[in-house]
Amino acid sequence: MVDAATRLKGDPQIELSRVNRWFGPTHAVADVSFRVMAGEVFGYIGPNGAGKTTSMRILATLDEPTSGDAWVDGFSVVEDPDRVRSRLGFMPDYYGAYQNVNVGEYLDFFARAYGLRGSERRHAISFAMDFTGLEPLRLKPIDGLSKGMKQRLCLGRTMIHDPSVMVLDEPAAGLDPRARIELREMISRLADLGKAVLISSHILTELAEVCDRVGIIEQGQLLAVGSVEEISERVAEHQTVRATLVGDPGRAAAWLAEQQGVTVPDQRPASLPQKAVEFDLVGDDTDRARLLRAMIEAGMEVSDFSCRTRSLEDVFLEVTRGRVQ
Ligand SMILES: Nc1ncnc2c1ncn2[C@@H]1O[C@H](COP(=O)(O)OP(=O)(O)OP(=O)(O)O)[C@@H](O)[C@H]1O
Repeated sequence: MVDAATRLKGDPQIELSRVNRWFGPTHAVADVSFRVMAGEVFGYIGPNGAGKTTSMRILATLDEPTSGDAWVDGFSVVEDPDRVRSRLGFMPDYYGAYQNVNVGEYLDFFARAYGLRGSERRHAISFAMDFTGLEPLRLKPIDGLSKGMKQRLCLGRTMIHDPSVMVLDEPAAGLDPRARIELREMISRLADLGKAVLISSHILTELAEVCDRVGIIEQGQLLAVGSVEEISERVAEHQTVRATLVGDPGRAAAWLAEQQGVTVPDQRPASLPQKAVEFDLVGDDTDRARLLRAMIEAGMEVSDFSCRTRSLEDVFLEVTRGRVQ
């Protein structure tokens, strides 16, 4: 297995450009753009209701964007959905119940549905079984499989037509730790085969090791894209601080602008109360406490001093701790 960082990346296989999807008043996907390259694993991370499934359904041609477009292997989901379907494998976050069907029959059904015939079909089925380690269970009825084995079967079904793009919605949900590790290994091997893999989760740590890059999404908006390290650094180092003053906030803004690690934006946010000043601070909680003390010592009357809630930090912390279930 090739390490995520050293995998060779190819052309963009998935591209979303300014995709919007409204459901009545709900802006489920808000102007989302990103690309996933061949051989890359991209983690789509956000809390429940963030818009992950909706974006994935659009990619899988199960839904259409209200505006914007997305391309799979260069084909538009709006203009060319048939070509997209033949190049994409979508694993939803649920799978139907099938009774009296065994593992081999299940894969055979999907291979036939994709129009695979004769030796091509046999080869596709045996490749999917080898890849997922299901060969020994070929004759086992699928309703008797464990959750982990069912998930493998779903993955096998999703790759049966050898798509260049795999879109997996919450594949790790409900798996035990061992099954999660095995899933991560399989995802990594899919990328080694040159496939572009988009996987969603509301828990970053579930996917961090296997993803080359992640996109953090909340309320339909993509808040950040980058490696987990890049995003962690952004979150850890920067704080947006709001200070409210009894006296003139202009004087405080001028004083703050002189301090190390502080950036006061040129434009005051329109929503900022008149007595407040808001600024970016590079540093941790100790640096913030030190700055407050210095302000008071410099004669400013600070009536409130707080770190403003920032969506990226919030979402990042939530998904990092796996708190949102
Ligand atoms: N068919 C629909 N009709 C109306 N609203 C919808 C529909 N599908 C999704 N939504 C809304 O769009 C928003 C995004 O939902 P979506 O399922 O894409 O989020 P998600 O990130 O996949 O969350 P989850 O992890 O819970 O699946 C939510 O507010 C949801 O209620």
